[in-house]
Amino acid sequence: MIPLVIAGHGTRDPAGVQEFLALVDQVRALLPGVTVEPGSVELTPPSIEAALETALALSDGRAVVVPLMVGEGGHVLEDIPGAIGRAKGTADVRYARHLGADPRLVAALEGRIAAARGDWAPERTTVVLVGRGCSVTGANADHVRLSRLVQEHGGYERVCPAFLQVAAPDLPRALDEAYAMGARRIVVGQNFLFSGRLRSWTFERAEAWRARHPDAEVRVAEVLGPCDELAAVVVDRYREEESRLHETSPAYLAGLLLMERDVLVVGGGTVSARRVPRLVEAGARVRLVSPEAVASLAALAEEGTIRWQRRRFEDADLDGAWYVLAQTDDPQVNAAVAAGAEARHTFCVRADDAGRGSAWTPAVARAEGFSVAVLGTGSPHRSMKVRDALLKVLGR
Ligand SMILES: C[C@@]1(CC(=O)O)C2=NC(=C\c3[nH]c(c(CCC(=O)O)c3CC(=O)O)Cc3[nH]c(c(CC(=O)O)c3CCC(=O)O)/C=C3\N/C(=C\2)[C@@H](CCC(=O)O)[C@]3(C)CC(=O)O)/[C@H]1CCC(=O)O
Ligand SMILES: NC(=O)c1ccc[n+]([C@@H]2O[C@H](COP(=O)([O-])OP(=O)(O)OC[C@H]3O[C@@H](n4cnc5c(N)ncnc54)[C@H](O)[C@@H]3O)[C@@H](O)[C@H]2O)c1
Repeated sequence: MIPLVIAGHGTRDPAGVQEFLALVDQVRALLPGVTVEPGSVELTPPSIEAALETALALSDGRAVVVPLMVGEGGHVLEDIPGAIGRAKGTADVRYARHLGADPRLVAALEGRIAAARGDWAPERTTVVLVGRGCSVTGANADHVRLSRLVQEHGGYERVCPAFLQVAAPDLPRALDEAYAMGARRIVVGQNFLFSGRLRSWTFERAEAWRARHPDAEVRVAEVLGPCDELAAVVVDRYREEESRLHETSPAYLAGLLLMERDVLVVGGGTVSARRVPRLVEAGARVRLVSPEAVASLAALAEEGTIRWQRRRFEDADLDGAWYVLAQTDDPQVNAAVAAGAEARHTFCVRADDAGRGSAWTPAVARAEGFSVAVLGTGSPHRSMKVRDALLKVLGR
């Protein structure tokens, strides 16, 4: 399984750190078997570099990094890619899209605003939605767009964007403008993920403005916080990149005529037990290299149908083979087999890691003198189903 690094911002606020870690745990629960490591741009250890190094040490040199960032600012465009560049070495690290205005997040954010609004009718409520503000104009423009999405989602009279830093209008000015337009019931929404300085500033500045405007009512909404919607979007961002790591061009289908040709099978486990009989059927001279073998393979060796070299794989085993199957339970051994085959221009299946071999095994059946072979995109169960459906059509 390809590990995931969730790249957050980091904060001095212990509550914010706890919320981030709670979100990480929610993502872990949705991705059983996947290593999920938290890392931060600043303030909270571990750094993104350290998190990525941990993740890569546990994988075969691949990882996905998801930036836990609402907007596409400097952290997304520069800091996180910089950290990845420093940590990745020769590893294959995919960098996912930032969170953006995913509809689930818009709905969750609007939910926080609705909770603060309480009994006020949305069509008579003005929202001032605070974002961080950024030197990247596009990120500020995205915040303006988000404000419009929240307005239409919640049916608010108006949602005015505001910024805490760098960009205008700032929060007091946006509140002044809303007030000047007649707003007297105002919810301040926060487009922030977790507790931290930005949240504290928002509460302080909203409170200070309220004190100066006793004839207006102001309610402040909570930040998004760890929630199912956020966890689900992180998982989607991971899955998009993880599936790309598996992506290859469609296979070129050929029928191998293996009669009297040497085929090397490394590893004598259940996968080999399934595939070796097919190779034998095709007339191949099968050579099995494996310290141990399951009973069906041992029996084939015993009766002289295949040759079994009862030991660990060595590079020289590849000499003379037309086709190779790397099917041990040790990824390092399979990698060595695939590398040796690649060097000899010999096609090689890698049973544990489809994308790193040079051939795939289709789901097959023989029917009335022809063969049916179905090859998908690395989802063997789907291929098996299609094969079985085809056999039905063929009346078998
Ligand atoms: C069709 C079939 C042909 C055959 O084997 O003869 C076949 N796999 C079958 C069964 C099967 N495969 C797996 C399970 C157990 C797990 C489960 O239950 O989900 C079972 C079921 C079982 O074992 O019962 C897991 C698995 N498979 C691959 C990976 C590695 C990866 O994806 O990276 C992993 C994860 C390993 C791990 O986690 O470590 C990879 C490949 N398997 C392929 C073919 C190639 C794609 C063909 C396509 O997509 O069309 C490809 C890409 C390359 C290759 O190996 O050639 C055969 C049906 C035979 C029949 O007819 O009965
Ligand atoms: N592609 C598929 O269809 C598919 C299906 C299930 C599992 N898998 C993957 O394929 C791998 C093999 O699965 P399995 O169920 O056959 O495993 P298994 O545990 O049944 O068998 C592994 C075999 O490899 C042998 N082996 C170990 N080290 C070796 C070495 N250095 N040299 C030679 N042989 C060695 C063992 O003796 C054993 O016979 C698994 O790791 C799994 O990830 C793939």
